[in-house]
Amino acid sequence: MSEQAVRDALVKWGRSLFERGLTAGSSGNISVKLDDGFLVTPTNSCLGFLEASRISKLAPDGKHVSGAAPTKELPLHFAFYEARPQAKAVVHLHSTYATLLSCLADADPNDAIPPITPYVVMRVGRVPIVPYTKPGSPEVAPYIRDKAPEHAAILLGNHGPVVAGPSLEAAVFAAEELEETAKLVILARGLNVRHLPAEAIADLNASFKLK
Ligand SMILES: O=C(CO)COP(=O)(O)O
Ligand SMILES: [Zn+2]
Repeated sequence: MSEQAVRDALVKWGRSLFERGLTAGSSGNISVKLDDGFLVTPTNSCLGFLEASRISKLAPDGKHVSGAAPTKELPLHFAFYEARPQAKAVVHLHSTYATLLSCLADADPNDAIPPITPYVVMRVGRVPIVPYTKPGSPEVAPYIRDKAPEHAAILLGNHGPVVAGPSLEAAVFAAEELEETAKLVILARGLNVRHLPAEAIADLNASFKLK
């Protein structure tokens, strides 16, 4: 994929996520790893109105090369790329239900999303919650480096979801699946929900290996 095609894909997916209400205002940020560095959404930009030519380009060491000033969440994104070499894109949103789940005092910090449907097992896997840190703070990095080798999706405590994928499209799909499953989990609170049996989860994991 050419750099221009990646820029156009960032505009397309940013608009799509924003128009479907998956992150509001200037919240959320997206990065994509290139052969010669990274493309990242500018800080304080609305994902619905990105401009391809203003997207920030960074060198492989994270130095700003061109475009508008990058997202303040670079420590979050770089911690994922460091700990998860197969990651080619990282999507951070403030999507409503996943964010609500990140705020619940009784959510399981090791397993916030129970395996209730096959797609959450296939696309998202087990989701931990890391402790709250200030948006943009480098203090998030050790928490992410600790979890990212085993987890493609993480909830930032009292903040929202962050998901890595082997492509921009895969990371967006996983973020959407995480949001939809968080919605089911919240709506099902108090109901007697059946979880997938362990054998079904093992079969899904063997058939659709998460990257
Ligand atoms: O979601 C955000 C912070 O967590 C948005 O920050 P940026 O505007 O710097 O990308
Ligand atoms: Zn955020």
